[in-house]
Amino acid sequence: MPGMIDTHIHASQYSYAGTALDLPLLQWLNTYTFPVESRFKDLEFAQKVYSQVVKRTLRNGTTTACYFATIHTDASLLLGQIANDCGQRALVGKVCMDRNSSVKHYKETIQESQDETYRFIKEFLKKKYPLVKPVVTPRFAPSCTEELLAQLGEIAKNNNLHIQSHISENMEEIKLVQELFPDSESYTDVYYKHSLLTDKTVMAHGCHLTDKELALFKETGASLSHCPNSNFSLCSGVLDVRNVLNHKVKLGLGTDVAGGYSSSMLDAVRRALDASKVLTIQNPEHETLTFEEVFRLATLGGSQALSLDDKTGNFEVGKDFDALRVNVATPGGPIDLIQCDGPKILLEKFLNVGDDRNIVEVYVAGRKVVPFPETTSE
Ligand SMILES: O=c1[nH]c(=O)c2nc[nH]c2[nH]1
Ligand SMILES: [Zn+2]
Repeated sequence: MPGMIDTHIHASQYSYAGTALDLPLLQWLNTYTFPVESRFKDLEFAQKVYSQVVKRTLRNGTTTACYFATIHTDASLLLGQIANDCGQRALVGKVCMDRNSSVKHYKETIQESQDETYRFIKEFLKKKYPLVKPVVTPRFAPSCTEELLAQLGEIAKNNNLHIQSHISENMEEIKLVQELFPDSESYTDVYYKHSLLTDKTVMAHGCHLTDKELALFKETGASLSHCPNSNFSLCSGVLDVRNVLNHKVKLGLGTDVAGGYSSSMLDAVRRALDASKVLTIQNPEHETLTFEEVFRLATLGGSQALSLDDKTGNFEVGKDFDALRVNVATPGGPIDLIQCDGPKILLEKFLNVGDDRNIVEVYVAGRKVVPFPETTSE
């Protein structure tokens, strides 16, 4: 099958994935996230966490990942190097934030953020990695001043770069954005005003976007990353994917480690189906997503959301070979095959019950990256 595409994952939060899920977003960021992310000044710590997350996601069948790192340029460059060395296709973002009142040492001045973003992009592009690219990454509106957002919009435009951020994840966050940006009509308008909504933009969550905001996504070509594990785990909200698709907005799936506790895209597929079923329980008129639709979101939908669908997402002639060789009946694996089923049923079983034991080989751009070559295996 085509490789899976994680459109939103915080590589820097992998060390505490599976823990710390007892607080809502803003309190979760202040209590758990910022203190851990501030440790990535230490390149040894960064090397350890980043090699583990890249290897784990590859083993889980993520052939393309769109990563958040931290505010630290050198550690963010290291993440790019590790993804390249391990053969994963990736977008890597050095996080930008010039506002943070809770963990005072984990923020930049506007000048630092601008200078370091330029340095990050320049040094990254100098490496000429074939599959790994930098992405302009304002953390989210509440942690950036208007001036910084405007500068990042300019940098992305002048260098034709991807952009990633977060939007409309929970209600408290939306209220904070209204207070911080009183001149903007909506959360989406904050990014729109600063040229941060383009056809190379991916915004995580969007649980509470209005139809008017979705229309602006459609108009600009910006996409959404649906991260259902995170949305459930932090009690943020339930995105109505059907409504997003009806608005013809591009959409992929994300694990959002560590707001999401699982680094597996198979988990993202299952949670996306659960989220859709929750909406059907609340409103029986809701048209539940099918497993085929969610499979598409995890592959081709993700590639479209990241504007990488000329390279990956399916097996169309002319694209790179990003693929998983799956053995549904792998010995010692999680699936018992009782009867002889057709390929569609086998795919459904794998998506719902399979795990990395079923993913026998992983290919990115034709190169076998799992099992790991002897030197990088653990
Ligand atoms: O799920 C999230 N994880 C984060 O790290 C983050 N930062 C801002 N908004 C966020 N949402
Ligand atoms: Zn996130």
